[in-house]
Amino acid sequence: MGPFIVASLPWLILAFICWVLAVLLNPLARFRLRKVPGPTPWPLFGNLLELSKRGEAFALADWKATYGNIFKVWIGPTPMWIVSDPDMSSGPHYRKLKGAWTPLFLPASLQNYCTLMDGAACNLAASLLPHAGAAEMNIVPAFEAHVLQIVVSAAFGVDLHLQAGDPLRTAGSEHDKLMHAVKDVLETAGSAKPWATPMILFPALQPLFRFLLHKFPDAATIRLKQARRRLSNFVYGLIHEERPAAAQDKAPAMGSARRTGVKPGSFLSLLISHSQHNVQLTDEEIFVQAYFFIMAGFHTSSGALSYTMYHLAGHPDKLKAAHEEIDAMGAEFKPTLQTLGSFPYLEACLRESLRLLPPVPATQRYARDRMALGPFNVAPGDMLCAATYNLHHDVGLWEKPFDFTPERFMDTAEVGIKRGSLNTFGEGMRSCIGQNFAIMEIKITLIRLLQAYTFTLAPNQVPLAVKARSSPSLLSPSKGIYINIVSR
Ligand code: HEM
Repeated sequence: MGPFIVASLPWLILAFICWVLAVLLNPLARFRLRKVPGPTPWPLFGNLLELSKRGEAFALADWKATYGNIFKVWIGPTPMWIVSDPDMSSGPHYRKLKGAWTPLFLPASLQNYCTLMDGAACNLAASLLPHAGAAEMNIVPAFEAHVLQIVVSAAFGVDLHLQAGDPLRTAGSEHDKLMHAVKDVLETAGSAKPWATPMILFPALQPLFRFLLHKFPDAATIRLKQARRRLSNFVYGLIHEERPAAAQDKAPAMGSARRTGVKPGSFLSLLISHSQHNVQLTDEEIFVQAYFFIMAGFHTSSGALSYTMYHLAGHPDKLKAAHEEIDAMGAEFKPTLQTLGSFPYLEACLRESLRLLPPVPATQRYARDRMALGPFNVAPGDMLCAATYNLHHDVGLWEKPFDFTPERFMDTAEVGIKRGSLNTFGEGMRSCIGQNFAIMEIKITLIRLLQAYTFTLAPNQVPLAVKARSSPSLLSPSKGIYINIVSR
């Protein structure tokens, strides 16, 4: 702890200086420091732009259509331009990368992933058996291992054997090391760092920060660099192996046998074949996309799964309704892409849970042009933040916003969802490309778990303790989620 404080001290001082400068020099930053009225359980984003206020929520869609196109994700000491680019949604670079992502979320690919997800969900259900009837269990680590298993398999086509009880899980193996690298990247890149806030608030100083970080890396940055090196060696190895094979296949069939280590149908294999046959992507672009796939798909989906379980376990009547919907399909039911639509109530529980605890509690954009936004004058380059959490709890938009009421997401709901009142997956051109993947993954997992068990929430967890992780911003359970599991 001591060395950590000493190592962090220069950054804290620099952060403070930047904060003061940002407040003094930037009119929008001054606003950012104002407390947003409303229920905001974390300090940073609650103090950002209050776009969630009633009225402005409706302006959100138009505002995004006009100005919303930069989504700069900054990870570690080097900036990473992911599916984004300075030339934004209309730019050729963005279109090129988005074109490479799109095949992954077409029905043929989703069908392929459905099998992968169902296998993982069955393993997860089996791994919970020793906990059934035993003491309460923190489900967050188990759900994280489960989702990581799925995203890594989907991204690279490699089974890392992450789930508890997997007989092929071997400590010290290459896969084990890779798994630790992925976890290190996720933990260190996603955890709050003293320099992250001033970097976000004061983008003009980013080159200075990067230079300082490069010269005087802190412990987290060193760990992140090592993990990224291991991960990049692994991924570049796969790319080099796969490229010649992909060049020979005109159109590699989903599920067809391939000579190399990259499984057909994995995101990596789709990217490589897209790169061979459509638009040329460099090895680095392919690596960054695969890396981002894991970054974007891990904490978001594991959070969404954990929160839905939290809400179901805390509301026995809703859990009963979800159980009934699943039981109606028969004891031997096996989820498929085609049958997933038969669970409207379960999906409503998921969507309501995402409203109450959005894993991405805010989305950001940099303004391209000067504009007046409500009472604020926004200058080009200012970062604007749509405070999703506040939006989702606005009493003017939602009836009893703190209640878990999945029924409001059923088709039969009398009061429809007002336009602009949900920002779970973002809106417009830059909205979440992986949302169908995530919804499918969570529904399949819940179906398998609810087929086998019933759940109750352990005491003293309402409201749930959550924390915001920075860069990228995420809402995570800060003390776990404890559940009692009983076999059905
Ligand atoms: C419940 C799970 C998820 C949630 C809540 C979520 C939420 C979001 C949000 C809020 C954004 C930003 C939208 C905006 O700025 O307007 C986003 C972007 C993105 N997400 Fe997700 N996401 C989830 C799962 C996934 C998964 C599983 C993947 C990939 C496998 C993924 C890939 C992406 C990508 C690539 C972007 C950037 C899109 C672009 O810039 O065009 N997400 N997501």
